[in-house]
Amino acid sequence: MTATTTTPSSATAAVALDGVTKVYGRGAHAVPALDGLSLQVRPGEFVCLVGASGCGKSTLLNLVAGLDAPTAGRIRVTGEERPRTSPGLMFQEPALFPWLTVEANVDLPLKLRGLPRAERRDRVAELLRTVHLGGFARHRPHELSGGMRQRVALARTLALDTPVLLMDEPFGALDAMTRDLLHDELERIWSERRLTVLFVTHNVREAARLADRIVLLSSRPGRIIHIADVDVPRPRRIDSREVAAVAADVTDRLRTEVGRHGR
Ligand SMILES: Nc1ncnc2c1ncn2[C@@H]1O[C@H](COP(=O)(O)OP(=O)(O)OP(=O)(O)O)[C@@H](O)[C@H]1O
Repeated sequence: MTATTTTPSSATAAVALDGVTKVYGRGAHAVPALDGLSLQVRPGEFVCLVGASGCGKSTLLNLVAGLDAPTAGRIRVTGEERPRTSPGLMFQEPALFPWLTVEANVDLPLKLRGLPRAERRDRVAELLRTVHLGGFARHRPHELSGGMRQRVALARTLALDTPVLLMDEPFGALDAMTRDLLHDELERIWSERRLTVLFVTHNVREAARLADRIVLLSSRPGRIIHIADVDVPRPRRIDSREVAAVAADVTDRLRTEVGRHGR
């Protein structure tokens, strides 16, 4: 069900990493987080990153988002080192402004982009419909469930109109049923909008449910030790035999890696 994969050239890649290394601090206090990562993510591809705790997954997303710079190597997003539209970034915490309504939270990036009010109103309504929250525009975040708050965060990220979405354990705090529903939603939105997604997760089943490719990182400093093509037709179910088989293969490799390093 999984296979070693071929990669596109960095010129056509949506995200291209070329020998990316990250070391935090200096001298005796230096913490090497990533070591010479090279990876090309195709436009419209869904790639999941898995690896032991502390292997540098969040570091990698932060570098691709442009929040931090690599110590060595090159990162290009849609062919540019400084993309005009930064990738959208989503975390486990939805990070909504609690005093703003749902619609005002989603409107924020549009306002910052200087879009006229009438256009913004239409865009916000369309984005809320996309995440199935059309009836909740005037609610405040505390009136929503965890899953609904993550939908708002997703709508706000989509408002950036970026082709690249970076997601750092976005569903990690949700119960299994809510997560299941959000997998379906995210897959639909990803395919309708032809997004490129880089998705970090500890949950190997989730990776097998969502990914075109699963990239397995070594223990710190993170290096790519395996890339698995997930050759399971969509739509997928997280509890299907095919998804379970992919997850079992990746888990075995992860277990071997963690066993080798004791972390
Ligand atoms: N700003 C920083 N300064 C120093 N060390 C850091 C910094 N940020 C991260 N690290 C270290 O770099 C390593 C990689 O961290 P990172 O958060 O990227 O890993 P991760 O794979 O996302 O971890 P987890 O799976 O636990 O979320 C860790 O050892 C972490 O302690």
